[in-house]
Amino acid sequence: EITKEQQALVKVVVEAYNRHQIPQDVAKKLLQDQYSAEENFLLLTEMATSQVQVLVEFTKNIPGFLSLDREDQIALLKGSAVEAMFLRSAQVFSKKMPNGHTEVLEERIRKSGISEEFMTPMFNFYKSIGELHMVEEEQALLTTITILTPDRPYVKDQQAVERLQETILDVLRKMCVLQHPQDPQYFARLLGRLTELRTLSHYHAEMLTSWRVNDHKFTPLLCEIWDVQ
Ligand SMILES: CC(C)c1onc(-c2c(Cl)cccc2Cl)c1COc1ccc(-c2ccc3c(C(=O)O)c[nH]c3c2)cc1
Repeated sequence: EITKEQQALVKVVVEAYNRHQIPQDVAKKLLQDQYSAEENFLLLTEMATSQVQVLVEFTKNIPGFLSLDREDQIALLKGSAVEAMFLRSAQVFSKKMPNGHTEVLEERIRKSGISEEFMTPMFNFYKSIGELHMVEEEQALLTTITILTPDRPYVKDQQAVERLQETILDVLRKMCVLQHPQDPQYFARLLGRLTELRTLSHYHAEMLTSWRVNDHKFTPLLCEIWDVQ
């Protein structure tokens, strides 16, 4: 059974997760009609920059996050941004976001200078997330668990992060049992996605390098969070 304070915790996280979304006018830009690789890259850069801003606002609402050491807060954001964006864009692909413009987003990602070798794992991940049919509480909590990963580079007080992450893991485990009684492995499968996210994060570092080799520019916020340029 989920305790009263665990219910309150979920409510805070889910409301923050739903409140902080990419603004409509930014998401709508995906619909404009230029489809060159350059245009696609620029649009995806704009989406990623907007998503990072949304992510920063969301993390401020994670109970206990703001009481962590300041530098550790930054280390957690830098270490989890790519994974959180894979999760968020995965929800767009599993048609959870009406204004996600799924087909257009896929088209632009496929034609933005990302090499084939990263496309397959990326779209396999999107498919595997879609097959989970996560409810919005599970999506919000899984993103929170990703952000609260203690062993990111440069995190000093890993214990403090671990304590926060365990609180979220406990309530997610209970929720999975309640939401998916017919599938006792569901919680384990959700956590398995986090392992897949780490692999994608490594691929992403290589994607960044190949973009930069071809002289693609990123925004100051993305340079900051991804330590590029
Ligand atoms: C710098 C650029 C080229 C880049 O580098 N790596 C990646 C990248 C890629 Cl290509 C795939 C996965 C992760 C990353 Cl960082 C990207 C593009 O990243 C994103 C990030 C986030 C969205 C995204 C989020 C939410 C919503 C949404 C809603 O919430 O309603 C509606 N539309 C959405 C779109 C799209 C693309």
